[in-house]
Amino acid sequence: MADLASRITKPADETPVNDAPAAAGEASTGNNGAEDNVEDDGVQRGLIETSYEVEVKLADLQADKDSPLHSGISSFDELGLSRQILDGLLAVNFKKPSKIQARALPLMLSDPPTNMIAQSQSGTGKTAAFVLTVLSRVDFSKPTQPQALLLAPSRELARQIQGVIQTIGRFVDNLIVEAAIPGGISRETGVQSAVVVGTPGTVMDLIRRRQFNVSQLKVLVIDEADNMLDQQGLGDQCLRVKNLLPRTIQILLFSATFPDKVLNYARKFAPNANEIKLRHQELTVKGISQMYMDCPDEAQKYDILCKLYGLMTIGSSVIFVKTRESANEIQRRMEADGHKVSVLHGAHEGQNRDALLDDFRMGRSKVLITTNVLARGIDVSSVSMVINYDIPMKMMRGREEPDMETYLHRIGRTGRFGRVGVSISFVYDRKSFEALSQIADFYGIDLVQLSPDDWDATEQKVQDVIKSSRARPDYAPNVMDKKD
Ligand SMILES: Nc1ncnc2c1ncn2[C@@H]1O[C@H](COP(=O)(O)OP(=O)(O)OP(=O)(O)O)[C@@H](O)[C@H]1O
Repeated sequence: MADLASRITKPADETPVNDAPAAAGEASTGNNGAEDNVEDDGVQRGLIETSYEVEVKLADLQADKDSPLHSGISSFDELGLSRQILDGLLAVNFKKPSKIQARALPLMLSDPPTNMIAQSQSGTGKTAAFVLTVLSRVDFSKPTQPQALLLAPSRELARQIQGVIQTIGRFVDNLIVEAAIPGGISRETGVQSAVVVGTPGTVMDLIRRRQFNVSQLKVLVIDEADNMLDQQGLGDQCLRVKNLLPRTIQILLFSATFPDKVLNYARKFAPNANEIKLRHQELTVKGISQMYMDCPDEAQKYDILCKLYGLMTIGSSVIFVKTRESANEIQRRMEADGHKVSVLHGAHEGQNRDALLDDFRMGRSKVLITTNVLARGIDVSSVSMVINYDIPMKMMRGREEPDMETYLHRIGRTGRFGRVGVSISFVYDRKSFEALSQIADFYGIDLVQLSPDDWDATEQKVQDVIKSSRARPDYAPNVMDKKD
């Protein structure tokens, strides 16, 4: 414990030291897809005017500092988007571009098309940035000719992106978007749309079976690109797909995280790309108050989870666990104890997964237990609490290490686009405690400690955040400043 990050303040005598038994983790790569993620609730959310400095590397000399491309953009009208697209943005109440949209869109829309590697915090509007580019590049006079391919790591995220394209593109004539996920494309007709969103395995299958004509594709978008290009995960499949596409295709890689190792590979995958990136200390979102619960031992994690149930249902909550088995087991016990919870993981059938996530989006279920399959990209604005029942870990060179990226993506399911949220990470032994310390140190976070022994204080700390309408600086001292 000597090198405990000073970020977590915990009295040494309270730290239990029995290590957790290793369990098999679920791959964060569901192979398979939801809809109304673009909200139209009539409220213009506070735009994230962060003061972080993004590093912009310009591949195109025309796009230098003096170019109008670099000037601040206060309205979507300034981007040269079509009337139909602007009407779509108006309909979903997107009044101003977020920073990533303002920075990335001029670079992605310029001609000749240039590749892009773009990083921005969770919930800051990366989806609309690439969706607007896709809608602007496709020639809708050829509605069934595939022209844009978007890849995502899970069925749920692919369906969500499909929904965003359909929503923002609602006034675009002849827009057809299909989801290349298991069960998504008719075997008889094959792909019959200009825009295809899918998971890499299904896309590869369709191409091999000659059911997806990729010869006229102009844009390839890879969302959650660091995860998708990772050689230990979906990297091979994505590379195989790319190798079958036209050489001139514009490649757009997006994620909230780009570890150096993957970034180097991404630069080869998308040569000469413009880059928008962040330092890792700039990656956490101000609206998310990051807390940790100091559990006496592993068995009591469950009891503490049940005690938190009332707080979880003020809004909606996602509980992340390591394995499918423990997800099932926690659901079984919580239901037996009278709590209403649902569970979604990769072992469920595709359509069942769709129905479960739809129920959660619509508020019909409020507490969702899941694995890393939903850690990335899923946008449900009502989520006010994320619980890391297990600290995310990954195998590196044969050793288990804290999974910095997955931590950030998991907690990013709350605090979407200027909203507030709480994340509570459970620690109970030396290993989980040190793992969380390393994560806190890496991102420069000051985690707020919650104690199971002082439940009134715990409730107060959580409620103060999730019942407030906006992020309060004193509850998020850990993250970068925001200028409104
Ligand atoms: N310009 C805008 N104005 C208002 N709301 C917006 C704007 N752009 C995006 N949003 C909303 O912000 C929310 C988060 O956007 P999005 O899902 O694209 O985040 P993201 O950056 O892709 O996050 P993640 O890294 O978690 O995938 C969505 O609900 C979206 O509708």
